[in-house]
Amino acid sequence: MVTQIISDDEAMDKIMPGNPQVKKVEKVKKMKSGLVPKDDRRTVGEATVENPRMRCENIDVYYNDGEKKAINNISLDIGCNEVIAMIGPSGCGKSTFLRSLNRMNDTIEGCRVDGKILLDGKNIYDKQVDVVPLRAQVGMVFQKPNPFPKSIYDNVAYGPRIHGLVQNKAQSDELVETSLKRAGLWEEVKDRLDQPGTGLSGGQQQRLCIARTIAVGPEVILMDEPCSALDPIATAIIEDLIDELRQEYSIAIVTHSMQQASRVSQRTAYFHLGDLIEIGPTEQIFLNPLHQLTQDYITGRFG
Ligand SMILES: Nc1ncnc2c1ncn2[C@@H]1O[C@H](COP(=O)(O)OP(=O)(O)OP(=O)(O)O)[C@@H](O)[C@H]1O
Repeated sequence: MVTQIISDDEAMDKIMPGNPQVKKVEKVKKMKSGLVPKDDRRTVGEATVENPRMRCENIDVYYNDGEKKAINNISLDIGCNEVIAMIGPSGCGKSTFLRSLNRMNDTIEGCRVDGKILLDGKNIYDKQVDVVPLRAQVGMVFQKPNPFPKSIYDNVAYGPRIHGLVQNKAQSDELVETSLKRAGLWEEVKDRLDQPGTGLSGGQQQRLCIARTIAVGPEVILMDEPCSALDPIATAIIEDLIDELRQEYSIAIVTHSMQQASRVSQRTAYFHLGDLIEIGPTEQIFLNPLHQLTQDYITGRFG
């Protein structure tokens, strides 16, 4: 718990270390705790990074043809080779925001996304953007492993084939092997590639889904509570894998587990009722949050 009393200037300096992208907290009300008060819903912390892979600018998301606003003016960057965790109480908009990063919200009738999301500098919401290659570039792994009702081999080979990434069987074989190796599954399945993917254990199925995502050459991998259906051993294997995958990809993960966020991520974003309340280095968010709402959540007083 932060207990020192600090001046407005000191608080500003701590909260907004010279970042023009994030709206400034002009006047931080002095509190005994030194934390930003609950009713101040402007983002605190460093939302931008130097070389972003993705940059989200002023994102609003609406459901039911505009009747319900689920995301309120969120700006944040996803860096190269980082894992960013998105945490917050149920219904705060984590999955909605995650889905806006590869236009999965387009598939929900009555859902609208306003604002800009730049992938390597290009707005993914531009009219001419084809969502099929976009969703290969920004792949997604879901809560429940969802392999296709096909063989292990075909689960991985299908995407590269339809995206024209392989020209013949030898290339396909090689890509299947590399992708399964990167997903840490090769040794367990190399002798039964022709068997159904649905016959694997839950943890293996999730790694198969990760291999399938990797096979089409993504830059960013979105993970929506990827371990919530898994036991602790399978969870630990996936968490180690996430750490390895960071060497090559940017990863955004929604998780309900604060332990998981602290184990796998370098930066953490705390959402609350559609607002991005605080973002910063994971250790700082968990050990020394700047906002009262973040503090309440991580100490179990909320959510
Ligand atoms: N398809 C939809 N149609 C209408 N409202 C929706 C839809 N999906 C989500 N919402 C609403 O948008 C808000 C944010 O939901 P979302 O699922 O993104 O939150 P979340 O933080 O991921 O929640 P959880 O942790 O429970 O998965 C909630 O109020 C939810 O009821």
